[in-house]
Order: sequence, then C-alpha cells, then structure tokens
Amino acid sequence: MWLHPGLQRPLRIVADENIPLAREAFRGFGVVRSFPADQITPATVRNCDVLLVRSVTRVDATLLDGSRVQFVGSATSGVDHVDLAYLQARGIAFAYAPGANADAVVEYVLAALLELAVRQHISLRGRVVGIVGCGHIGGRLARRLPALGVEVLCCDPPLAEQTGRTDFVSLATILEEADIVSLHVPLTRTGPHATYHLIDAKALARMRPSAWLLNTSRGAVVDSRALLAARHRGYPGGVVLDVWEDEPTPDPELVARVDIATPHIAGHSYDGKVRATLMLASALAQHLELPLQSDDSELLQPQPGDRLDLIPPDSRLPETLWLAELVRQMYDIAADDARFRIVMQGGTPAQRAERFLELRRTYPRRRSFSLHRMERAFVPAALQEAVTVGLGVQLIEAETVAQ
Ligand SMILES: O=C(O)[C@H](O)[C@H](O)COP(=O)(O)O
Repeated sequence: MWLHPGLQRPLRIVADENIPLAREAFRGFGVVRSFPADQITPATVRNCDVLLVRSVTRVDATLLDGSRVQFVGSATSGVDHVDLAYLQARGIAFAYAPGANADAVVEYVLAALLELAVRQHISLRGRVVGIVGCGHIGGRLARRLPALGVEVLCCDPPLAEQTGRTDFVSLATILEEADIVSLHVPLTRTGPHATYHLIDAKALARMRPSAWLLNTSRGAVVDSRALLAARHRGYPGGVVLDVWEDEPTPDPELVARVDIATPHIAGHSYDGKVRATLMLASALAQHLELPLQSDDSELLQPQPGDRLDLIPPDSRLPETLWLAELVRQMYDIAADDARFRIVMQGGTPAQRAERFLELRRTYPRRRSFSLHRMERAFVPAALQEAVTVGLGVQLIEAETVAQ
C-alpha cells in the first residue's frame, strides 16, 4: 500500500459507499472502508480517524461520542446534517464541498425550466426569474440565465450584509414580481435569516398565481402542507421539487400534485460528485499539513460511453423547443420525473423510503453540460449565446470535428 511519506501510520477512513472514487482519492492517507449510509453507526466509526459522509448521515454527538475521529468530510454543499458546534467543541476538523455540485444543480434548473416551458407552451424569453440565495449555485444560475433572454432578480440578505452589495432585491419583490422563483438557500432554523419554511402559506399567496416555484435547496425551506393546499386551490402555476420535507418519505399526494418531482438528485452529476470527493481529499491533506497529492483531475475526463456529441435539433423549431431538445440529449429531466413517480406509487411508507434511497443509489451517470459539444454551423446565430453561455456547451468548428 502506498502511504503518503508525511504520514507515520495509515489512517482508518470510513466512507459512505455513495462517495464515488473515495478509495482512489484517499488511498495515500490509509485504509478506506466503505459502508451504506445506514451502516455508518457509532460502532462503525468508533475506531476510525476520518469519516466521510453524504447528506443522509446525521453527524453529531450520538454518532461520534467515544470515537477517535479527528476529521469529518461531507461530500455536500449543504451542512444542515452536521452539528458544527459539536465538532468545534470536540476539536474535530470539518470540511465540506461548497460549489462542487453547483453546475449540476444549475443544469437541473435549466432543464426543468425548459421542460416546463415546453409543457406549458410558453417561451422563457422575457420571463423574470427570482433567485433566492445567491451563493455558489444561485450566483452561477444568475450569471447563466440572462443568456437565455431571461431577466434575473436576486435576493440574499446575508450575502448583502457580508458584502455590502446593493444589487439585491427583497424576498417580497421576488414573490410579487417574478414569473419563476428558484430557491438556493441553506436550511437554517435560527438566526435573523432563518430559512425554515421561508416559503409558507403567506409567501405562496403573495406569488403571482401563474408563477413557478422550483426548490432544489432543502425540503423544509418550503412548508409542504401549505404548498399542497395552494396547489389544491390552483397555484403556483408550476412546481418543481427535487427536495422534500421528511425525506426519504415525501408526501405521495404532494408528489402527485407537482409538475416535476425528483428524489434529491439535482446535484448528482458524476462531475459534481467526483469534484466533491477531490475537494475533501485536498482538505484532508491541508488538515494534515501534507503537500497536496498529485492532480486527480484525470478522474473527471470524459470516458468511453459518455455521449458528448450533440445532434443539432431542427433549426425551424421555436427557440425554447430547440433548446429543450438540445438539453434533453444531455439530461432528460422528464425521465427522472417518470422514474420517481413510478416508485412513489403504492406500498408502505417504509417501502417507499427504501425505493427513494434506491433511486439515489442507482442514479444513472450524468455528465456536465460543459463536456458536451456540437458544430457551430448547426446552431442558429440567435441561439449561440444561449448555447455557450447559458447552457455551457462547447461549440466547435467543422475542421475540429473532422479530426
Ligand atoms: O448538499 C448537497 O450537496 C446536495 O443536496 C447533495 O446533492 C446531496 O446529496 P447526498 O449527499 O444526499 O447524496
């Protein structure tokens, strides 16, 4: 076994088995043992030095008291499953992966917007999108959407306080003025900017009745009972939910009542997951004051089986339909929606929970839009900005294709 020369002994590392390439990325640090999330228990972690989790493991005193864990890494951008105060009090180092899956979530949102626009026979051009939470994900979405002819409003009171930026609007403005509201906030239950049930009955009533609501942040940012009641009354006009209160047992009635429903996979691109693994490996190296390991970015290179060359849609299609057809080749959100609806039907809550988790465990390999490419000549001139800046697809010249 190759061990980093700066280490005196191999570390014992316990990792969630759904952290891809953990063995490869952490091999120089010691012995990696992978477990399904439900087997990451006090007994499993008692003698380990490093614990690597995903969002489904609650990291707190119940899990870690009596253990020798000195470093916890969460391969996620959200940290609401981690008791940070407890880790700090115990002197346990912590790292997570903010931004690692940002492009994946942005791509999910773009796919959802185009899918819903096609289903409702509308164009996205000229619509106003209100982004609530403008960190890694919301900020990136805000930079890409204008290329699709969309107007963007951003709201982020904590970020406004930290940075003094003045280009934000209030949540009330977004609720009242946006055609589409997309949530990208962390879940926080206390403090002046707590986001628990940020979108409650009052907020829903304030939105335009035809507006769309997208939630890819955390389920409890939206009061799901209030949302269900609102949908019974006919608003909001479109709802996309990737996250649910009470995961992994979302309310089946709510699933049936929304337009696009998926099992918390918005950020689950292969690229996003691997990037998170690599960020944690770098953070552990830094914590141990070891020089960074060799560049592992080859792990993100396209691999055989990735279908990255895009087929140009018919140039006579209207803009939104053209873009939707292009995006479906990279990520078919309707297929995720269909799979989820099928498994949410029937059975006991326990059986549905198991199916929810199984869908996430066996999620198909999805590659970043930015690895995809097509010949420039096939993209209508009016759509080149939407394709390159909005979707992030590479446009290549004919000579390059021939090589
Ligand atoms: O916080 C995050 O990074 C995302 O919600 C992520 O997609 C959660 O996925 P999980 O860790 O549950 O696999």
